[in-house]
Amino acid sequence: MRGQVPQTVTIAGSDSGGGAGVQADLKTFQAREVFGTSIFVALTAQNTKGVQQSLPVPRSFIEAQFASLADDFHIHAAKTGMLYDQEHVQTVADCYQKHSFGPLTVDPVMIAKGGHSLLKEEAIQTIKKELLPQTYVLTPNLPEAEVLTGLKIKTKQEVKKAATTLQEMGAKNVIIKGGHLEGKEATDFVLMEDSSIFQLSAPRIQSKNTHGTGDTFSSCITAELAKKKPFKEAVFTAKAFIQGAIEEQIIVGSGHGPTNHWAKLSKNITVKEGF
Ligand SMILES: Nc1ncnc2c1ncn2[C@@H]1O[C@H](COP(=O)(O)OP(=O)(O)OP(=O)(O)O)[C@@H](O)[C@H]1O
Ligand SMILES: Cc1ncc(COP(=O)(O)O)c(N)n1
Repeated sequence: MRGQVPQTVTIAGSDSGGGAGVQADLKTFQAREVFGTSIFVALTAQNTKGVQQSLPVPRSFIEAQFASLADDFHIHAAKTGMLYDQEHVQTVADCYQKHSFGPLTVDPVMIAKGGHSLLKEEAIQTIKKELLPQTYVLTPNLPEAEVLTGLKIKTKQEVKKAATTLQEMGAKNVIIKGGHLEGKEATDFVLMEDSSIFQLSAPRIQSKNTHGTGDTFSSCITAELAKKKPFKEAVFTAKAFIQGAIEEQIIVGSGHGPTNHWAKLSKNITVKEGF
């Protein structure tokens, strides 16, 4: 029998199709052997073809979910995903300040791969003002990093500048994900709290089944942080986890299918220190 196990929470939106959002996060927590709990911020009617509808959860009910978890669990690390609009971001930021759930990973989800908006535009200011100062790890993809910083990111120097800007806004560690770039490798840029930088690369896999890659990556970081793994090791494990989950494809649905949360960690990861 196991004793106390590391406990985590995902504060995000439901994907009825099970490939992204809270469902992807809980599957990742399970695979990485931490106990996953959840706070629903929004609901989507969604499948591998796209998002058909979305709906916010009443803010008082978000507060109620925070209170229920705080009353009974020892949450060691948390993450956010789809936060819907300005009021919901504010509620999550206020609740997070009130209840201490450990290091917070913020995946600033804005637009689903299929193009459906998951965050209203006016919420971006609230994320910057209220959430980034509480953020231990920020994991934007390139377009999200551009929106948050107002910078155009094309060159390596621009990636570094954007990461530094996001750190100045309050995020302790910043990972700018390169999944949306082209080229033989999928490379993520990491700026750590102590200002050191490294890059993680893996062969880019040609696959249409990449629904929920960002959620899976950030929830794996959260799981490792809940186990008290050092930040750098947590990021490496997350990269190996998402690579395995894309490599060992499963076929579900007829559109952009989910990744495989049962897959083994991939060995195809390289770490390059500096820039
Ligand atoms: N085709 C691919 N092959 C290998 N790695 C990939 C591929 N696509 C994404 N990744 C990796 O998956 C992780 C998530 O990155 P991505 O840029 O897809 O995030 P995201 O856009 O936030 O995802 P999502 O749209 O699901 O929220 C990163 O480590 C990225 O390098
Ligand atoms: C509830 C929810 N959260 C996050 C995503 C982003 O995932 P993707 O960009 O792969 O569609 C999503 N589609 N739905």
